[in-house]
Amino acid sequence: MRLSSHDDFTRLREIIVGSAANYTGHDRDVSFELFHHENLTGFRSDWAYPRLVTPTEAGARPEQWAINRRYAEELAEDVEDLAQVLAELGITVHRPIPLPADPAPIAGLGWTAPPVPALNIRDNTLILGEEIIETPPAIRARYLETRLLAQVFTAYWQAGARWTTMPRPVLTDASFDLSYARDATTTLGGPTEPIDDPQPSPYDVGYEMMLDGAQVLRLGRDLVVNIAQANHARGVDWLERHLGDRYRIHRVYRMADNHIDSMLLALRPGVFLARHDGIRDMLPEPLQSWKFIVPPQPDTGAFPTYGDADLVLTSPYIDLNVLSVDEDTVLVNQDCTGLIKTLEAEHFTVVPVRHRHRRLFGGGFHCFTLDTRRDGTCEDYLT
Ligand SMILES: NC(=[NH2+])NCCC[C@H](N)C(=O)O
Repeated sequence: MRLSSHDDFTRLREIIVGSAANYTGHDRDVSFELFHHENLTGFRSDWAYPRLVTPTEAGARPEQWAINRRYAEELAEDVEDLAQVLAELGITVHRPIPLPADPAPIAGLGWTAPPVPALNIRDNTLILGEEIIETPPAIRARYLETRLLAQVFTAYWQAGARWTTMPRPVLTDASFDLSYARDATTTLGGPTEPIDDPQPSPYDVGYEMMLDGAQVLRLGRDLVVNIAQANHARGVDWLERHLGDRYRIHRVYRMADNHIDSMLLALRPGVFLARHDGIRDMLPEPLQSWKFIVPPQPDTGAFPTYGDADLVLTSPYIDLNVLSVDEDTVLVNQDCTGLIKTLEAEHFTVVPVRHRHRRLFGGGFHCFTLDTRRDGTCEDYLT
């Protein structure tokens, strides 16, 4: 259980695979709406936003958006299959505590929310070499998600890893910088509602640090970090002060609304998988000369057909969210044939893996996982 992971592409030895157990709903409070703002489409209606809804039954939580039971069951099947595929590739696989059925709600100062399973575990933790860094969550329902990983993190800590938690936000309405959500040029899907009236709270502390591990591209001693608003900027400032001169942090502005692992992933030194070539200009100069593999536009026929009751949380580019086993071998969604052909034409070995409902649950194979040991070191890939 030695923790050591500095990148997304050197030989993978150990990994944590998330859990989809009991993923029954999304809690559509202001923190959820802001985080998923860019991909939420077609729900411009009062009932889509809790503050405009009068609970119909005593105690009913209007924010709760039920997930189709069959989709949740199929997701769980696919996540267990992913864990099996990785184990069969000789990789040691760890798992979080599965969320129990009907869990008690969690609470912060002035809010409550139903917890969600530790599925997209890339989001709330950053592994930098021998250090576990729990990142400050932006969604209230995910506030305690990393506690489901505490058993695994403790084992790595007992084996010598460092274990750090970034300052935990209070997450009152006023904690959130709304500038990205209000900026019409960034909202692809159309806002669910103009979020213009944050409710005051006695716990207000102003804009807080909020930064997900999936906003960080790890390249040995270089970290490319996406910033879309002030919450992210404060998180990166903390990270830079914490890391000191051990790492070089490269800030990029609005490469995405938050996560960049369906925008840009390094497949090996000198080679990126990218959503589009325009990303090149956002990167530090030494990375602009790397090869960019840009697959064909997503085939919308490669996704299940969903109805109005199904909340689509990602773009159709989600299948760029691949997981590398080593610098030549990549796990790819089996339904994304354009990407598979593109990578094979570039002489990568593709391992096709089933993952049906990646647009409903916010992530792909990179999101579902947290690599904890790879062969790479804190290399300088930029010189
Ligand atoms: N670590 C993650 N959960 N990444 C998922 C990013 C999905 C991205 N927002 C998209 O719509 O394509």
